[in-house]
Amino acid sequence: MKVIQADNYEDLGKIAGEMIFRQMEAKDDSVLGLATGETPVGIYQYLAEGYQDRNLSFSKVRTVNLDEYIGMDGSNEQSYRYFMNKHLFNKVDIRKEFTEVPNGKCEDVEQECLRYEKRIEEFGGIDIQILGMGENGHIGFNEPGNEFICDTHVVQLTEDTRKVNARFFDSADSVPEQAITMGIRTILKARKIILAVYGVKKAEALAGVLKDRVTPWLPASVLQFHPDVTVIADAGALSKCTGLY
Ligand SMILES: N[C@@H]1[C@@H](O)[C@H](O)[C@@H](COP(=O)(O)O)O[C@@H]1O
Repeated sequence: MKVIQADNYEDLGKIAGEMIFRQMEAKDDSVLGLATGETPVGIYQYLAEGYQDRNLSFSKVRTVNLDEYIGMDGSNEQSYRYFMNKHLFNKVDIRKEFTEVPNGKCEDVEQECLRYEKRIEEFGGIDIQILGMGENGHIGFNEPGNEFICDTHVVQLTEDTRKVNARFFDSADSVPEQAITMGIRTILKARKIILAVYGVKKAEALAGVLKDRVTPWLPASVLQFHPDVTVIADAGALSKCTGLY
């Protein structure tokens, strides 16, 4: 894995944003894999503010998001669809029908998972996937456990994740208990991956990802098996990784 140290949050957004711009320059109908959470907001801001100056357009770009809470549709402010509209899709010239987020309000979640996998295939696979990482090492909503689940699936969120994500809700109890997430194989099929990690709270998990053996108990460690991963992280997140990169 290639590791780049960002000077600060803004710099992280810029480094990752530049990688996305390079991808769009190489292929105007790129398929971008997108993530939610606080870490990628700076990346989306960089993209939205800079794409026109670069003479780039999102009009042919297709996007697929990693995950969505079950029970939420796009009008719900805590949904990931709402998040994506607010932070990126409403600010660029993308065609909404080219943006995919799992439908958390679907009638049949199993069918939705199958539909999602098929849709990614129809798009021709993901060219570049942005990933954040939970404090427990989750990617998308692939939580620590005793196995890696391959394809898009329904997941029971851990209490830890619900507590951490409670900051976006009125209380921990209002955080949904389940989500739909791309699976580990879905993520690993992306041709390039950016793992964006910010803050000292993620230091322990990031050190594990860079130096320990691959284990489903630290889901992001599986990225060691991917041939083209760039980790972009600040000094806090890298504080336990001295000598590892
Ligand atoms: N499902 C998302 C993840 O995809 C994201 O990586 C994680 C970290 O978010 P943050 O960047 O806010 O720490 O949050 C959520 O749980």
